[in-house]
Amino acid sequence: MRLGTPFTPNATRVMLLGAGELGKEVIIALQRLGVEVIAVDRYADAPGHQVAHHARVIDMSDGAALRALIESERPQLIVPEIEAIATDTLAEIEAEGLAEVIPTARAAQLTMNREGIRRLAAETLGLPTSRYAFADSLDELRAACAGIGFPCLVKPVMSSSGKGQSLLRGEDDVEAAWAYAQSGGRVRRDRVIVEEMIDFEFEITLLTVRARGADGEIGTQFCEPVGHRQVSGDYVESWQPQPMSEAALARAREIAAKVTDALGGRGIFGVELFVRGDEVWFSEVSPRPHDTGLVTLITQAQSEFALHARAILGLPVSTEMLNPGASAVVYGGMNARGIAFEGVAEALTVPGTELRLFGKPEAFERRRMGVALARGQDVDEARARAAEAASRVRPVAS
Ligand SMILES: Nc1ncnc2c1ncn2[C@@H]1O[C@H](COP(=O)(O)OP(=O)(O)OP(=O)(O)O)[C@@H](O)[C@H]1O
Ligand SMILES: NCC(=O)N[C@@H]1O[C@H](COP(=O)([O-])[O-])[C@@H](O)[C@H]1O
Ligand SMILES: [Mg+2]
Repeated sequence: MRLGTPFTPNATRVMLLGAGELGKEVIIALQRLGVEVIAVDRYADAPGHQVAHHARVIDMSDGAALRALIESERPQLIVPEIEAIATDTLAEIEAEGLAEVIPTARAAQLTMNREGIRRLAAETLGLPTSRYAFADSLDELRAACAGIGFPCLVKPVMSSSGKGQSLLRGEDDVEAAWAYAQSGGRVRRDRVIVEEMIDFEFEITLLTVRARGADGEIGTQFCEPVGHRQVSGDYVESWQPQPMSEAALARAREIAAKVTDALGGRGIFGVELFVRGDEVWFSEVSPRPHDTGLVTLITQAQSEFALHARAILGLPVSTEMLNPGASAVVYGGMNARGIAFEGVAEALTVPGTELRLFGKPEAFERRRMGVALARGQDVDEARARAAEAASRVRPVAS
């Protein structure tokens, strides 16, 4: 941008496809920049619906319904917030010039299916990944597991947040893993991926932002690495920065740059990587804010949500980290509708903490209902504070 050029965001009307906890923060960030937002989700009163200008409920995997909504609302930008979307319809809409898809319709198509992104990363880009194979039946799965060896992981190709995912120790686990994958995928009779289990030391999300620089060209910037702990494929706590060797960090950035360059467009990407010593493996990538990146709400000058909003609007970004911090998840702990929270005051007496209680209208035992955020002098202090604060908050039926 030339000095003296006014900021003119390239969109004034944006549609979020998915309005959960991550979308809600993107919506707030967009609204702070003067943008009108239409929030879409599969159910009423989703977190993002509660703050957007307009709230819409549709089945986003129904291409005809999605097209009808886009044609009637006419957003300039379409921002996917979940994976389970009729991405072929998004590709058509992008090709027709009806709206711009963030980061690109192709990125949404490739990442909604583990096969697409895995083949791009491993086979086209030559990035290091776990060994893998695909299977469409129990018999094929037996053969695939035998080829990869045990322990291994089985995941539906279309799933997220660990749904339908199993760790297999031996042949006796194959049948149960197949049945669980069929119940946990987004589509019945789903294809599965078998992955070699990587014996990593720690795993990170390298938040990578593609944004227009002062010269008008798209450039890549990296946030400090976010470390995290997952249970049953779902994140429980995250922290920033994750200490790692210079060599591993350089390798992680190189991998993240390659994969995000290949996906293209503007916005934030959560590049998931496994690390052992100086060795780094690519796992997967979200072409959108990442759940483990909620920690950036308390660590960075511009959170991953603010970075996404700025990048997609063509505005300048900074990935500067201000202080170490951590996030810890607050779960539903029960199945109930109409949720309130107890222990909020007790949680906020822990020094350096904040809460994000998402406002989901219904709780499930393992549904993420909020996060505690904490800053600290170092990551250990921040993690202890976030975990303590999260443990003091209890969802209750109101
Ligand atoms: N090949 C592997 N080797 C070792 N651990 C793995 C492997 N694949 C997955 N995991 C573990 O399971 C977690 C979840 O896996 P993955 O990211 O593929 O699932 P997901 O359903 O896409 O989750 P999300 O949508 O939350 O990112 C990883 O963060 C890691 O802890
Ligand atoms: N790992 C992906 C992820 O964290 N996605 C986030 O969870 C929401 C769905 O939550 P729900 O299943 O509780 O409705 C999504 O809308 C998104 O914000
Ligand atoms: Mg993941």
